[in-house]
Amino acid sequence: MDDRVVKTAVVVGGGPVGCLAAISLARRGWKVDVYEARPDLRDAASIQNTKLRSINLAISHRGLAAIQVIDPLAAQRFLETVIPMKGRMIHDPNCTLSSQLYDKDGQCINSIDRALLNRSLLDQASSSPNIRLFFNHKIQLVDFDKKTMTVLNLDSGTVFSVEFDLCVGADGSYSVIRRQMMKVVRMDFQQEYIRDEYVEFKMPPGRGDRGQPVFLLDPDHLHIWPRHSFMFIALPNQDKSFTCTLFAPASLLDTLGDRATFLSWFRQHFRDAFELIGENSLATAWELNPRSPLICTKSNPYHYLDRAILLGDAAHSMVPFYGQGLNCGLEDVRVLDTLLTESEVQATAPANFDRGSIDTRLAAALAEYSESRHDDLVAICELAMANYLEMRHSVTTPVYLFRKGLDRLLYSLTSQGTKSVSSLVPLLTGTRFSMAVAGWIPLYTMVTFRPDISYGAAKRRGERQSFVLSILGWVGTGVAVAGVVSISRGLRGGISLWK
Ligand SMILES: Cc1cc2nc3c(=O)[nH]c(=O)nc-3n(C[C@H](O)[C@H](O)[C@H](O)COP(=O)(O)OP(=O)(O)OC[C@H]3O[C@@H](n4cnc5c(N)ncnc54)[C@H](O)[C@@H]3O)c2cc1C
Ligand SMILES: NC(=O)C1=CN([C@@H]2O[C@H](COP(=O)(O)OP(=O)(O)OC[C@H]3O[C@@H](n4cnc5c(N)ncnc54)[C@H](OP(=O)(O)O)[C@@H]3O)[C@@H](O)[C@H]2O)C=CC1
Ligand SMILES: Nc1ccccc1C(=O)C[C@H](N)C(=O)O
Repeated sequence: MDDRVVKTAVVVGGGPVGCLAAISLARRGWKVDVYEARPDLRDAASIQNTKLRSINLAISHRGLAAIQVIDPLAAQRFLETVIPMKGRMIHDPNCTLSSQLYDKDGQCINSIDRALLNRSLLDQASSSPNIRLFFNHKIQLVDFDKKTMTVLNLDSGTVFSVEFDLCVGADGSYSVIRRQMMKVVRMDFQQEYIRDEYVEFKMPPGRGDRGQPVFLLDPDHLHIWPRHSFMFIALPNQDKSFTCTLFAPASLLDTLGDRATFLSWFRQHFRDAFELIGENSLATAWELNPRSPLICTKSNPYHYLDRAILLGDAAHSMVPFYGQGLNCGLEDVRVLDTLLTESEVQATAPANFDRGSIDTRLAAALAEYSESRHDDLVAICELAMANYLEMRHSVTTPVYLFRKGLDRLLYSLTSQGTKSVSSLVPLLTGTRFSMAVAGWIPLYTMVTFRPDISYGAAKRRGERQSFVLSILGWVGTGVAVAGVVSISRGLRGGISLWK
């Protein structure tokens, strides 16, 4: 080892994906520097003014398994703080509630505080002797041929240059690294703003009989108020409040301008939520909270030679409706980690190595990442888009409920059931996806609870199953119609006899 040097990875972005990528590379022996434009989330004073996108999010088996494979301790740190949600609770316009479970075996998605998740990954990263974290440092430019990047220290205003062997772009939807890579890579890139925007609200805790804080809604569910062209949702928080989000077409939100108009519209469509959140809190949030756009971005490829890779939202931003954006980003890290092992990529190089030369093993691993991951990333972006229609509209329709029932029946009849995260982790250690899939598995189960099935495979299988469900639906309808016709004929025959 004496005549070898440790290579340096610079991770741009200290969000959840950047942190997990740093932990993964550090565990493989790399020296890792993380540059984050924002202040340290763990520092209460400096974070006051930092607005994070969505207060909480849903993390499912895919994200949990990815963290567990890379760093079991990091997974343990925040697992105690999640609130499991076993299904959707549908609130109809008359305030009647109905529960739709996510999984026949009781598997749940988990509501987690975004800042807390990020903080625990930062803690985990900073405990590694191989990782250095730099906050308030913004990357401005990258020279991929010289393997240097320009950093702005936002505290001092100074600009300096750092060297890297590998640059990991985990800098979110509006990635600077992606834009810099486009100058040297023939990268296809697509960005689409959807019609809808979102606004966040907070439902406070209620008071129990001893004055203690209590949830105002059932915390075991993700609550949805589907209203066909728009919807309201609520996810529980540890302090017994709910973070609620209104998703609606921008053109509709434009018409709700002032406080009075908004409140009257909100009361008309979400009466129970109106009462639970309260008029003042609703109006204040409407007036002060941002109306944020939603985008879907797709890129290809995700790497440049042996020296750059895009992960997480920097590579693929999806609309949030499947609750998979972060899960997918964390899975990116797991997949890359497996490929680095498979390709036997070294974290060290001979002391006299030429920085201009190409590490062919690393280049091959990154190329394989781009090649094999693209199909899955496009699949989940499309599934996320389709889940919006399901959440805001389809969940209320008899056809959807009939198909869901049939889907679940076929699942019960043909499959062994859904496994817990801990029993899936051994299946994923050292492999990208296990794919040993038998029987019928609902699409939602595959996407959310089966990280051993890739998104692409889940989507293709889901399409085939959907076709079968349609056929069964038509056959069922045909049989029912034939039955009704023959009964009514029989009745008519009977009536004529009585005459
Ligand atoms: C409303 C909403 C709800 C969502 N709900 C869910 C959900 O329930 N489940 C789920 O799985 N996903 C959800 N998502 C998606 C999820 O938020 C993202 O997929 C996730 O945050 C991506 O993580 P990341 O680390 O890739 O990027 P980010 O979290 O954006 O982190 C990127 C980091 O890079 C930093 N950065 C940016 N530019 C630079 C620069 N030039 N130099 C240095 N640092 C820089 C940023 O400050 C940021 O900290 C939701 C998204 C939205 C908008
Ligand atoms: N899929 C989706 O619909 C969306 C997903 N997200 C994701 O949510 C998470 C958190 O987002 P959050 O950190 O609040 O994002 P921000 O909106 O705060 O943006 C983060 C960085 O991106 C730059 N940026 C913001 N808007 C634009 C724009 N329109 N064009 C170019 N650059 C822009 C900003 O740079 P500067 O400081 O120079 O202004 C900022 O530093 C991230 O994962 C993000 O990727 C965010 C929005 C929508
Ligand atoms: N986290 C979210 C944020 C916004 C919109 C939806 C979600 C979901 O998680 C939806 C869930 N997967 C569902 O299908 O019911």
